[in-house]
Amino acid sequence: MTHVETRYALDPVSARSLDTQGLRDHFHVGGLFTPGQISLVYSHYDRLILGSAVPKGGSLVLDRVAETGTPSVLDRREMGVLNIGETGQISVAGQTHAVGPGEILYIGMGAGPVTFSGAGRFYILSAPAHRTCATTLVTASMARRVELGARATANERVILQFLHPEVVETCQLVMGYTRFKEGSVWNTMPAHTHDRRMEAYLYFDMAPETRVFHLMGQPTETRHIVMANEQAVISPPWSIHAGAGTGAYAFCWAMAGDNIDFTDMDMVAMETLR
Ligand SMILES: O=C[C@H](O)[C@@H](O)CC(=O)C(=O)O
Ligand SMILES: [Zn+2]
Repeated sequence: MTHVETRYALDPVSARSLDTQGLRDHFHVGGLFTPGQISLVYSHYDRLILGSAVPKGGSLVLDRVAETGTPSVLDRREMGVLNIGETGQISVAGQTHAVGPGEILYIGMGAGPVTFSGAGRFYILSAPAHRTCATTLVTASMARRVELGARATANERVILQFLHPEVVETCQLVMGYTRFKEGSVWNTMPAHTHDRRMEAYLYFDMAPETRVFHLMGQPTETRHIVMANEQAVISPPWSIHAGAGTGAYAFCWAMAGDNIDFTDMDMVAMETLR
């Protein structure tokens, strides 16, 4: 019922030599959101776990994950769960939270097993934690809104920051999602890196035929990974993470690492990109 795959961390020089399939094997995450299943990827970049739970009206329990070496997955971890489906429930530590579309439940360290139920399509993120912060349901109206980009540069969008120090306390996780104005298709360009934190993207709300060309790699060694709806991609700390879509899309971003300062980015000058 819980399927876990390990992805090891790669250095930027090794990553340069990968072909398309090699890049996908290391960084692209397909096969998520399988109904009736919990699917997880355990990444060695900052030990972020990303994955999905689709209870499909039944219920799914996330408890022991052998890769963490603890009796229950949250014994030394925190978790953020975004619902990209219809309203569903997450029961944890004796409490049931109704999580609506576009809402994120933060679950603090030590909360015990997590039960997913109802019509939710849950996107799961988890990072190691050192203390317990309060389990909190964060709605879209609680999220911090950052509007940026412009129509002329096809990147007019709003960044909704849910797990952010000004919204809810966490140890490592910083998380939210970005939505676009119609016709804007570029995310995170001009690009940036943050060697202090890794990042993961989930592309969602896409038509079946839409593709996002996700850009990765060191600024002077860029590569692309073609993404379809509800696929995720791991962004190493040394990599840019940006993309352009052939149609409308949204994406959930999440970070773990050395700080929780969203604005701590090393911007890449356009003339640097290769
Ligand atoms: O470090 C921050 C992350 O890359 C994302 O938040 C960027 C993003 O959502 C965007 O530009 O739309
Ligand atoms: Zn970033």
